[in-house]
Amino acid sequence: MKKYIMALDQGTTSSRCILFDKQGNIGSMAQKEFTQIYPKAGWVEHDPMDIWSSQISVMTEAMAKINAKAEDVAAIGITNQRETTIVWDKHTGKPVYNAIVWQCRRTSYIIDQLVEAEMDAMIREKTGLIPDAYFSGTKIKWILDHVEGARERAENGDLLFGTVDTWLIWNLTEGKVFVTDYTNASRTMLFNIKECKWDDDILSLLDIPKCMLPEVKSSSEVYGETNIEAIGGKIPIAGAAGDQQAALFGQCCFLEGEVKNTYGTGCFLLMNTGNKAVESKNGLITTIAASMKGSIEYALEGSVFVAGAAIQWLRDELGLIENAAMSEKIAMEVEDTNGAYVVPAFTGLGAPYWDQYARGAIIGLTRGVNKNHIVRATLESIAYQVHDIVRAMESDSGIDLKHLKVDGGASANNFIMQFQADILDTTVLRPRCIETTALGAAYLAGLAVGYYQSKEEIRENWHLARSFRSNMSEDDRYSRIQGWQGAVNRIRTK
Ligand SMILES: Nc1ncnc2c1ncn2[C@@H]1O[C@H](COP(=O)(O)OP(=O)(O)O)[C@@H](O)[C@H]1O
Ligand SMILES: O=P(O)(O)OC[C@H](O)CO
Repeated sequence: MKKYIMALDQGTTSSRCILFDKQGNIGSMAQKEFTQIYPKAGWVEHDPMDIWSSQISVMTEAMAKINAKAEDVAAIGITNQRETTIVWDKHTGKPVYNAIVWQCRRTSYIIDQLVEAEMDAMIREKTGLIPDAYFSGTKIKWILDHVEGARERAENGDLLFGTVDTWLIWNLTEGKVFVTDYTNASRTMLFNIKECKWDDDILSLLDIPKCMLPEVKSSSEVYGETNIEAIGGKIPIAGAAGDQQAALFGQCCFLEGEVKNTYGTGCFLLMNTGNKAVESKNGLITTIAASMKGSIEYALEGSVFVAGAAIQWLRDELGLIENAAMSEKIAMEVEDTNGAYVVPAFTGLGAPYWDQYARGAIIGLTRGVNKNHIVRATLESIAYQVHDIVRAMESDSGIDLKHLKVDGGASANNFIMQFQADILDTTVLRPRCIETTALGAAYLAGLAVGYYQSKEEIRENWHLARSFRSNMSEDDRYSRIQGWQGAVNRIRTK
């Protein structure tokens, strides 16, 4: 038995590599932040070469830390920020434009045109998504429309499109393997989630040549093997899933009705709905969950665009904190927010509002509001946004959520977790390993190569570290939520 499974977790703000042992313990980890590019208000880009080089460097660093060799690693699982769109030349491997990041709003006008042409219902029906600039489809169209010669080269078969999983696999195999998995495909707004194929009608509506799209595979199978010198040998690449679906798997939410919420750059609540593609009546989206070969599973998802990113805003733009962890102590120095609410709709509002043009606000300011209140209101805003999607999820599923399994960078914040439990009147369960996204990718790869035999075996690895129980009166909860909803209504444009 090999010692480790490797997870490559390519997130919005950093690239990570974790080597897990069979029990899901972290044997070694390396992480590297990379540059966020904001060319204009509401636009967000990454340099695809930065994504690739940071991922390779953490891979070699994590191995070197424990002196692991390629032969110690049973397989690699890949997980990634979803929707982020990369188009590159298949002959040179050079991107034709920066990666357009999921948060980027530049294609809102294309969505408006689709809605005006009354195409939104058809897109929703086929893809499970509420048409929005968030998804990859309009981002690809934008690149083909704006980069000189790109459309012609794409039509000639010279350009390839990939989400970050595809880009990494293509580079790890030196251009030999061009694939994505069902979870990532389901975030493009080009994939028919019921028929499980690229949808010709939507491709022609957006004028995207099919020849630039990758082959779609399950989330747990061997796609190929690494072909790069840096890691000193070949390792099978045996799993891939978008980060939120990977986290659902890593939290062992294998059964219908099981739910997790991840607090990263954004917040993403997913409920496993088994083999049923449930359509939401409350502003959630239907997506494909990490699925084994031959069986497609689905999930309902509530996507909040700005969560941990608001804490980075407190640090980088307002200078109110030196680091994210400090926000916990500062928030607890005051008893409440003194009536202030922060609505961090920096890139519009996601679920359940889907308002592309809404922008953030601080509401309820009086002379006594100080910086601690603003920090606290920013942390509370994360829990309020999650509250809104939990209520939508409960209403869609008919399930009353008594527990919420959490993970992701900002789930380390005890203030947010306690406030979350209070505002939801639900018990929040934080596992020992909050690197659940990476763990999910490791499990998917491990199942494909026989490192793990079954999901039941994997479930044994889930351990509770701390639970947070509600400690707020019903009246208090009610009035705070009313205040939040008033603040959200002030910034909505529709
Ligand atoms: N102790 C903390 N309190 C609050 N937020 C935190 C804390 N630690 C990290 N974060 C936030 O978590 C986010 C990073 O989490 P991570 O799961 O790595 O996200 P991603 O995969 O989106 O890059 C950052 O936005 C950061 O501000
Ligand atoms: O990088 P994260 O963890 O914020 O996740 C981003 C999501 O996949 C976007 O849909």
